[in-house]
Amino acid sequence: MSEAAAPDPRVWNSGGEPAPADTAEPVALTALQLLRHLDSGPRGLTDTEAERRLARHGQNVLPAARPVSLYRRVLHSLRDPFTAVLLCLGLVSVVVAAWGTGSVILSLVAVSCLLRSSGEHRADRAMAALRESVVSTATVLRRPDHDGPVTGPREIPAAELVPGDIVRLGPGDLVPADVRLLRASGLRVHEAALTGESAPVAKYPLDAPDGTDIGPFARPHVCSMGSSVAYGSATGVVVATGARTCLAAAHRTTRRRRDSAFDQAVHGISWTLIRFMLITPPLVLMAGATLHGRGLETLPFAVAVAVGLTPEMLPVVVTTVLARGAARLARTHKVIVKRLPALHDLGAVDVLCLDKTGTLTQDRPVVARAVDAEGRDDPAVLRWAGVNAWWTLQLAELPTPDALDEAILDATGEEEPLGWDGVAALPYDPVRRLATAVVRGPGRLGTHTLVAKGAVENVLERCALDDAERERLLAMAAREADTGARLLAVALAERPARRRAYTPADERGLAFLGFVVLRDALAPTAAEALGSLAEHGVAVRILTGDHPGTAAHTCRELGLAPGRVLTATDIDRLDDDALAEAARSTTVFARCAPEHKARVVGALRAGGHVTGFLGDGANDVPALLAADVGICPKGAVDVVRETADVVLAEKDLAAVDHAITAGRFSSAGIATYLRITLSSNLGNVIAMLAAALLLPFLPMLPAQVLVQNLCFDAAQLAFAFDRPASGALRRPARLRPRGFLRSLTGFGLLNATADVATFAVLLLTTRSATDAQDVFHAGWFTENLLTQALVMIVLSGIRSAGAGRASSPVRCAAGALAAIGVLLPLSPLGPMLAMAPLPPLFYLLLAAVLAVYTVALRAEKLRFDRRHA
Ligand SMILES: Nc1ncnc2c1ncn2[C@@H]1O[C@H](COP(=O)(O)OP(=O)(O)OP(=O)(O)O)[C@@H](O)[C@H]1O
Repeated sequence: MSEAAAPDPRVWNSGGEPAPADTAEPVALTALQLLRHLDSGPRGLTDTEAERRLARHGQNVLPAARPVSLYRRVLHSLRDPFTAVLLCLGLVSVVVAAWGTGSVILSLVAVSCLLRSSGEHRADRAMAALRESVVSTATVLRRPDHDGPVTGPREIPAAELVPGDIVRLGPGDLVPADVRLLRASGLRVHEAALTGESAPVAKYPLDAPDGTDIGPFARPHVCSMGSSVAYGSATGVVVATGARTCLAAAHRTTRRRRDSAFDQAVHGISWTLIRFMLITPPLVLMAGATLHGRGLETLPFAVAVAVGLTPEMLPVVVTTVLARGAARLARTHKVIVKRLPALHDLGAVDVLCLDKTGTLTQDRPVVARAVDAEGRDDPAVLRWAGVNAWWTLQLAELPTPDALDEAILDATGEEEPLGWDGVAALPYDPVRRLATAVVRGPGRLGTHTLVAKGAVENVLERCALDDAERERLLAMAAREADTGARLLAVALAERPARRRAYTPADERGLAFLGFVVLRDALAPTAAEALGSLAEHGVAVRILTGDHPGTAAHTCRELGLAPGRVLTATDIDRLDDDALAEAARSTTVFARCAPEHKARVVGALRAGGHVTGFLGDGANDVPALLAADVGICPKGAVDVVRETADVVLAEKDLAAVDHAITAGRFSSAGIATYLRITLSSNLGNVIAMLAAALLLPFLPMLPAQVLVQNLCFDAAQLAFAFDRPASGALRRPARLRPRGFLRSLTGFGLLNATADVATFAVLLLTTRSATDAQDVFHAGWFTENLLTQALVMIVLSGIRSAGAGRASSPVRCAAGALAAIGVLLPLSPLGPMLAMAPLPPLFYLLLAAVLAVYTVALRAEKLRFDRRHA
C-alpha cells in the first residue's frame, strides 16, 4: 500500500476532533467500505504491511503509559507535601536574608528530591521489567506476504497492533485497541473504566450503521480500548490504536482506584506532621517576643525547629524499602507486585477472599458419571452435554473452553458429535450460569434442538416442571453436591427451525434430561497454606460460583469449618450494613455472580478489614477492583492480570502466604523508620521549645539544628537497607495514622526528658565557662546525636515484637552518628559551627543520663511490644 493510500489517522478520532468534512464519517461506513478504507481484508494484513504501519502509527500504547523521565520525576517530587513545606520554609529564610538557614534547607530539599526521584526511577524500571513478563497480548489474523496460506490466529503483544489488523476477542480479553465488530457471538463487554457502567454491555456488528453521533463509547458495533470482554466472542477490525483511540482522546486511564490503605496511612501521618510544622514557627516567634522581647531575628531558629520535625527521608526510605521487598519477592517466590504500595497493603491484609475452583481445588474436573432424573446412569445425558460443549465452542469467534467443557469433551471421547450441525450458540455466561447450543439433527431439517447445560438451579428454573418435581431434583443435586461433586444439569427443547436469531428468552420450557457429575481433586498445597494463613492472623472467605454443598464439602476436606453458607439469593436480600455484619462471621458465599463477589469484598472493607482477593476469571474483575489488594495467577485472562496488583507465578495459596509475609516485613521496616525518626524528632522539638522559652539565648543555632538534622537523615537511610527480622510476623501490619502517632508520645516524651536532663547537666557544668553559650550548644549537639543513635539501636528491634536486634546497616549508621556527635564539636568544624570543647565532667554526667535513658527506653519498648502483641 502506498503512503498516500495509508489509512487516514483520523479515521476513528471520534473522541475529540471532528471527521474531515470531505470524507464520509467512518462510523457510518459499512463493514466492507471500512475494510477497504483501511486497506485490509477478512484475512488480515500481511506481516510487512503491519510492520510498515507500526513504524508509521507507533506502538499501540496510551500516552500516559509511557515511562516518565527523571527530570519530570524531580519536578513531580516537589509536589510532595513535606518537600513543599520545606521549600516554603527555605524561601522564607532567604526572604529574611537568613542565608545560612535558607541554603541548608534548600540543599536538603534538593538532596531529598534527587534521592527520591532516582529511587523511584530505579524502582519503576525494575517494576516495568517485572511487568513485561505479564504483558497483554492480542489474538490477530495476519497473512504471510505474497498471498501465501493463512497461518491461523496468533498471539502478539497488544502494543504491536496497527489499524487494519483483524483481531479475535474472547472472554477475559482486554479490548486491545478501538475495534469495529465484523462478527460476534453473544458478546458483552465491561465498560466500567470508560463509562462507569458496571453491568456488561451487549455489542454486535452493524453492517450499515446510521452514523448518528451517540458518543464514542455508546456505539453497539464498536468495542473501545479500555473495555474488556465479559463473555461471548467476536472478530473485528482495528480502527484506531494508542493515542488515537477514544480512550486516549477522552483522557482517561483504564483504571481508577481509590487511595489504598497505604496511601491513606502515609497521607494521614504526613498531614498531621505538616500541621505541627506550620504552627511551630509562629509559636516560637510569639514565645520569643513575649518572654524575651525578641523580634524577627528568631525566625531562622523557628524555621529550623519546624524543619527538625520533618522526616525528609520518608519518601526515599518508603520507595527503597518497598522496591527492595518487591524485588526479593519476585526473585524468591516469583510473585510480581505491580504497584509498589500494594506490598504494604498485602502485609495489612487481614481477610483474604478466594474463589474455590483452581485455588482450593485443582480445576481439573473429570466426569464421574451422568444420571437421568431418577439417578440412573444414562450415557445420553453426557452425549447431549458433549453436543452443547462442542457447538458452543465451535460457534464462538474465539473458542475458550473452560475446564468443565474440556472434561465433558474428554469423557465423550468424540472428535465431533456425529450428525449434529450447529445452528447458533449462546455462550456460557457467569450471570445466567448457562450455555446453550442450537443444533439440527440428521434428517430433521424443519426442527431445531436447543441443548442447555449449566448450574442446576439455573437450568431447572428454565424447565417445564411442577414445583414438587423441581424440589425433588434440587434435593437430589444437593445430595450429590454434599459429597463434594460438581454438577451440571442438561435440558433439551425442540423448536420449529427459524432464521431469526436465538436469545436467552428462548431458553424456556425445556425438558429436563439429567445431571453430569464431575469430581475435582483438592489442590495439594491448599490445606497447609490455609493453616499457615490462619496462623498469620488472616481470615479466609470463599466466594464461589459453585453449589453451596460442593463448596462446603471442599472446605471441610481442607480443615476449614464452613459454618452456615450464604448464597447469592441471601446476599441479594441483605442491605450493605446487614451484609457487612454477615460477612464478619460467614466463611463461604456460594452461587456468587461477579457483582456478589464485589459486594462481599466491599462489605468486608466497610467493616474495617483490609481485604485481599485472589481470582483468575473475567467474572472476578469487579471483586479485584473492589479489594484493597487484587491478586491473580500469571495464567489469568488479560483483563484480570491488568486489574490485579499482584501476579503469582501459579495459582498457589502458599505463594499468597509468602507475599503477605513479605508485605509485613516491608511495612514493619517503614513503621520502624517512622517510629524512630518521629519519636526522636518530636522529643527534640519539645525540648528545643522548652529551652527556647526558659533560656535567655537560643538553645541551638539554626545552622546547628540543620547540621544535626542532616546527620540524622543520612543515618536514617540505613533503614532502607534494613534486613527483615528472622521469623515471620504473626499479625497483619497496618499503619494507622492516629494510633501510630499516639504510640510515639511515650518515646517522644522520654527523648524530651533526656534532653531536658542534659540541659540541666549543661547548666551545671558550663555556668562558669567564658564561652558558655558555645559549650552549651556543643553539649546539646553531642547529646542529641547520641540519644538518636541509641533510639536507632533500641527501637529497631521493635518490629519483631521483642525478638531480633538491629541489623548491621542500622548499627553501623548509629555508630557513625554517635561518633559525629562526640567528635564534631572537638574538631576544627566545631568553632565554625559556634561550638566549643566540653569539660570532662559533662561527659561523665551525660553517660549517667544516657544510661538512665537506655533503661527507660527499653522499658517503654517492652510496654509497647506487650500492648501490640
Ligand atoms: N462451560 C460451562 N457450561 C455450563 N455451565 C457452566 C460452565 N462453566 C460453569 N458452569 C456452571 O456455572 C457454575 C458457576 O461457575 P463459575 O465459573 O462462576 O464458578 P466456579 O468455577 O464453579 O467456581 P469459582 O467461582 O470458585 O471459580 C458452575 O458451578 C457450573 O454449574
